[in-house]
Amino acid sequence: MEEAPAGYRDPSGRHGGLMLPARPEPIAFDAAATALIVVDMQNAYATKGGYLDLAGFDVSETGPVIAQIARAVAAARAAGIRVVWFQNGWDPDYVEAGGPGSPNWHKSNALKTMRRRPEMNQQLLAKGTWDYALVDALTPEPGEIVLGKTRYSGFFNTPLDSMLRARGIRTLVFTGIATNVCVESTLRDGFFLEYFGIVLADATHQAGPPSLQAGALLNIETFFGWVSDVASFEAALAHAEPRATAAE
Ligand SMILES: NC(=O)N/C=C\C(=O)O
Repeated sequence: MEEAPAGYRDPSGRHGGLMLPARPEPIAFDAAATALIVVDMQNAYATKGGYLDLAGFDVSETGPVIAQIARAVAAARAAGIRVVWFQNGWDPDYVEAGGPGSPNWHKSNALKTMRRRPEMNQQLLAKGTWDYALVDALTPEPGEIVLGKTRYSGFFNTPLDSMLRARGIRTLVFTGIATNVCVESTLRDGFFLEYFGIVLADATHQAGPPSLQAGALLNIETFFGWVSDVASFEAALAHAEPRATAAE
């Protein structure tokens, strides 16, 4: 990763003076115009017995990712950076998932798993279930934005864009699961909407083999955004002006 200038200060001051070491190059950001996005840290994606595990994906390495996200959330809150939480899923009857006329019905591994194992019906990614709930270790604070979504991108059919614009947000720092699916989809849609997208790599995890993590991160740093890590984010924020919490 290319080093940021000493002290992580943006000499131009144009971006609130903060610099984050990142690939392919350091990126300047303004804490007041930045949101930390926590993507789908639900039991479905991060806990044994959840959807990804039951569908055959390896979730054995998600524990450290949860811990890294907790660090990133704590650093963001301390700097007054808004935290936005996503939960992926549908109503218990899966009307929002779409029927056979929707590609989602054909490609969702949760829906496919339930068709294969009907005893799991209404358990995977259904609102109100343990599977849909955020993991115990990560809890939104009152006033933080918590959004449901029914497709991979957090911008699709959600109020995310208008909520960010109303708060002057221009930079999105991403954590969560899965890097190659909902994180990348949301970051890409943000790119098209003129948001600067940064992934904290060690606060994300892929769905599928490790090559998908590497591929998603390489794709992002090459075409859509920047890739950094939690320690660099914390260090950059250590230079932020103290601000009141930004939970509105
Ligand atoms: N949160 C995600 O990245 N989800 C990935 C797969 C799925 O929801 O089926």
